[in-house]
Amino acid sequence: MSAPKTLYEKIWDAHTVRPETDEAPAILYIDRHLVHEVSSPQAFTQLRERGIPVAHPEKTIGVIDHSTPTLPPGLDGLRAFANKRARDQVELFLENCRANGIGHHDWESDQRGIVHVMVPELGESRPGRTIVCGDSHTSTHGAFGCLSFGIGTTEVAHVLATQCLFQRKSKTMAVDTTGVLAEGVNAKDLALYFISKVGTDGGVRHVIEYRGTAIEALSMEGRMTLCNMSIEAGARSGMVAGDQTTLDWLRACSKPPSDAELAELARRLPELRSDDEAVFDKRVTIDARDVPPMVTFGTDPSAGMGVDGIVPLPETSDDRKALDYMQIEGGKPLLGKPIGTIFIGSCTNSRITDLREAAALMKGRKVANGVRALIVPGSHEVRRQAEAEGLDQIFIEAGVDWRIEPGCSMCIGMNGDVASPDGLTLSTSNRNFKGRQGPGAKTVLCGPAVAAASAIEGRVADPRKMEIRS
Ligand SMILES: CC(C)[C@H](C(=O)O)[C@@H](O)C(=O)O
Ligand code: SF4
Repeated sequence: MSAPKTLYEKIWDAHTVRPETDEAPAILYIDRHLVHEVSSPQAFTQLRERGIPVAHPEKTIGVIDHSTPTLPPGLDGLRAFANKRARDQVELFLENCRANGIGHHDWESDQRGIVHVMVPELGESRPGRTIVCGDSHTSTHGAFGCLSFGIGTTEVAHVLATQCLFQRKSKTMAVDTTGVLAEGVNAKDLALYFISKVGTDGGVRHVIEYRGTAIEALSMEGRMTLCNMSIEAGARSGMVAGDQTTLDWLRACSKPPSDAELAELARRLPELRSDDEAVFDKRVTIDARDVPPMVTFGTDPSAGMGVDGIVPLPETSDDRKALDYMQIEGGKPLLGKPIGTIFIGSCTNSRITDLREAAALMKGRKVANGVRALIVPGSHEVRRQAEAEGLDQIFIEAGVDWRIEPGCSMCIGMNGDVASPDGLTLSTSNRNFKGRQGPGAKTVLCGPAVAAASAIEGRVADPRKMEIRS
């Protein structure tokens, strides 16, 4: 009998071209390489200058998402790029993909979207695979039981040239859950709750595997939200072992694997999970029944609490600086504090289940006067589904600025969709760093339900107190 292994170790071993030694990192084979316009230009330049071709263009997927406008082209047919830099970046990227024979999703693609939303829809994020991208939130794909993580630009060049990557093995961390999330509490709340417990360095040098009853009960969308946020706990990646939910999602996605591939995946699934006796370097246990709808009050994702909680008094000068920046007072509730903006979108929470959750609360109601509400679907696929269900109409009637071109948008503001510095911005994205969503923007991270309820109330609101109108 071979020694028991974690899922991470199994995928690692199956992709090791040369094992790690004290002197040198391992060489890992990469099944899928995702490239976007922000982190790839220097990598393509390096290859071009050295005359090296892309080794496996058919295993590389190109996407434009960060700098892309979310409004459709004007009557003149022109797209409203934020600036020349954004336009040049997108154009150069598309040229690089074409020159290297890389299949890519440009304006013509009806599958375009945020890389971590649309690649799963292509059926490409599958149990047992290795996936990398020059983007920290690549951990999202781990929701499908694959090993996926972000890499730097030099590594992007390396993977383009060789389809392999130098890597040191990570430690393993199990997050074991008991119970299930309460009604009105979602995967984002679980992620923020977990990060508030372990801190932004709780997962450093580890790959997290989320397990247990609460995870098994989550939809694929919820698992993606959770794995997405792993990086905010400092982890290399997050993963959830594939199960029937995974297979059903893959079978129903817009470009499903073939029947033969699905059958093969089903056959391999019992092996593609951590062995019962596998030893993790670190373990954390969470009772999912303890998780409330969450909000952050500081300027890092670990500064979180229940939406009806009291903001802790600052203990350090950094705490004080964070609260000063946020214009939030320690020792007081956040509930009821007036807000300026809400944003529902990003690779964390722009999927159909997120939009359904927001629409259920916004139906037949209006966004409060003076609040700007921006909702951006994560992909064209999500947009089409939302339109088919009439969610776009619910949003528009509520007074939401509903966008029809998917992209990262106000998560990072690179495309010109920036949050106002006036008032709090309740955002379903993943980072609340100072100025991340625009100069002076004060981000309160939360799930779609808290964002939607707050938009209606014009104040930080508890979605559990709002009646759902069906
Ligand atoms: C621009 C990109 C490289 C960056 C990342 O790596 O995550 C961005 O997606 C982010 O969320 O900050
Ligand atoms: S949506 Fe935000 S977090 Fe996700 S890839 Fe885009 S910028 Fe990064």
